[in-house]
Amino acid sequence: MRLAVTEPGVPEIFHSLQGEGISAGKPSVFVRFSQCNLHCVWCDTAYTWNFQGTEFIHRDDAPGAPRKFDRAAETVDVSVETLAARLIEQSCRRIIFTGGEPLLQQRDLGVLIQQLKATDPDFYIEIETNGSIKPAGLAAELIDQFNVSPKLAHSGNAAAIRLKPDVLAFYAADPRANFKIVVAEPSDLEEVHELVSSSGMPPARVWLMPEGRTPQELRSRERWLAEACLRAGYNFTDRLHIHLYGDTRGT
Ligand SMILES: Nc1nc2[nH]cc(C(=O)O)c2c(=O)[nH]1
Ligand code: SF4
Ligand SMILES: [Mg+2]
Repeated sequence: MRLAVTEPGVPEIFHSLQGEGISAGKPSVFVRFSQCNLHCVWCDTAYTWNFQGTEFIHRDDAPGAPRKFDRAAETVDVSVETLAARLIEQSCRRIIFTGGEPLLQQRDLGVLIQQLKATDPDFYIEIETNGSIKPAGLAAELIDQFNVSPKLAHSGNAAAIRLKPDVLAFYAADPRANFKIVVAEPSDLEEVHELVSSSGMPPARVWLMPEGRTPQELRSRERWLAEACLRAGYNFTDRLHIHLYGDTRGT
């Protein structure tokens, strides 16, 4: 499996509090997968996909000097068996697979989860996904919680690649799925309401989250976003880990 790293050769596996969404505050072990099929301009983990030789645009680009990452230095290949052993030796049984987009590697992921649950049925598996890829097979069967984060126009991705109506309908119908939508401006809210209603997402399973990589950015958006959640019956989520640790790898 291809994982992101905290430093060259060291897979990004870390113990932290879930910072976002329905299980915010819960102690969890995170595993960060490399590679993404989307390329959000504000992505806080661009080191999982914005590699040298690509032409993706990102907010961290300097004029005329795009910020690109070295694919070899930023990734590490780990076997399913090795990763299973690493997770089994932890005392925490809540595992969060994130990325990047972990469902790009869902075949291996399904086998991994099968090994974990065969060893200890107490493993509880969350996945952070961008909602553009439908889970299948073992992954679809064994993941306990899907944290689905469909992207709005301000992500910079074309609508055709970020919004897959059949995939969003699949998640809307599955009670294991909850939705976490990143909002930057009050003008995004109309797009949120349209996405929620056209996809059939129950508002009680929708979380709105401010975009921001610093506590100041988050705070500047929280008041009006909280009010919008109250009006529409959505849930609000902060980004706890940004307040605790800042925008750093392995937290
Ligand atoms: N603490 C913590 N919580 C998180 N929830 C989702 C995360 C992600 O990067 O997907 C994340 C993360 O990177 N750290
Ligand atoms: S979908 Fe997530 S990981 Fe992929 S580019 Fe967007 S924010 Fe980053
Ligand atoms: Mg993150």
